[in-house]
Amino acid sequence: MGEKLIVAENLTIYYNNYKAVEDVTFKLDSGETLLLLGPNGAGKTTLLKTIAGLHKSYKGKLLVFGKPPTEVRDLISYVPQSYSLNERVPLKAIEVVAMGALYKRGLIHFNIPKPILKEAEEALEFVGLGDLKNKRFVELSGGQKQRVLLARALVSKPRLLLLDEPLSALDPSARVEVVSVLAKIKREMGLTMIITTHDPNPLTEIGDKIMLINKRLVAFGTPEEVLRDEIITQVYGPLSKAIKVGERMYCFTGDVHVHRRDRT
Ligand SMILES: Nc1ncnc2c1ncn2[C@@H]1O[C@H](COP(=O)(O)OP(=O)(O)OP(=O)(O)O)[C@@H](O)[C@H]1O
Repeated sequence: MGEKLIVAENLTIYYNNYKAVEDVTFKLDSGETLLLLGPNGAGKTTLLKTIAGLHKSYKGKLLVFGKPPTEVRDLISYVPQSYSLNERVPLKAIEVVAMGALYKRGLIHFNIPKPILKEAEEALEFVGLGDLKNKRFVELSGGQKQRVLLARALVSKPRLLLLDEPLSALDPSARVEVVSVLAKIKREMGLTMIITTHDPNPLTEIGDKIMLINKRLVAFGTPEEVLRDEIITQVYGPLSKAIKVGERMYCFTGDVHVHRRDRT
């Protein structure tokens, strides 16, 4: 692993005077996948948006590619929480993907230029949906929609991919489908990723590091270092449990998976 891609030191993030994330320090290497774990309201989305350069009210040090996040937005793709999957967009899958490239280049076209359509087609093929490029986005399954959104995030050729709860709205078979695309992104593109999740279990195969936050940093390290009873019980209570099966860690938190739709 090479350069430090993200450096955060004593990072505190605000909504007006309210501290949503407090005094967080960590570093992430280039090429690593970080699972950002914590209960409802822990500050996961807030931290992700701040790294994406979309939320600017913070104190402390935060460098992404050695610069403040707002200066490197072109290198970052951010996929918001999955309730956006339900938007009634009247677009074909390929148009949804092409929008990712157009948006990043500050272009809004009704006739999408051919080179961009080609890039969008390649991205759709990468996520295994080349055959469905002309299908309407709203008609796709949950797993297919999430894969289209991944293709859209990839089409601008980012060096950092930030995914907010990419599995939360999906049934178990769709989760498997999306995790296998995430594993392919890691394997074939070597992209650095941060993935927020309530439930790390489907993702521990691709997570190099886990950060557990509850407003403050509770733990940061490899899955084996973080998914330990004495750590997770601090956040999820005495009934939570970490278990190792083969080479993989699993974590049972008893956390209620509330999918909140009441905020932006
Ligand atoms: N736009 C906002 N204005 C004010 N407070 C906010 C805003 N967004 C989030 N918060 C507050 O900041 C805290 C952290 O919220 P955040 O959404 O980052 O948590 P989260 O870990 O992503 O939660 P969840 O798992 O429920 O999505 C919460 O107390 C939340 O109420």
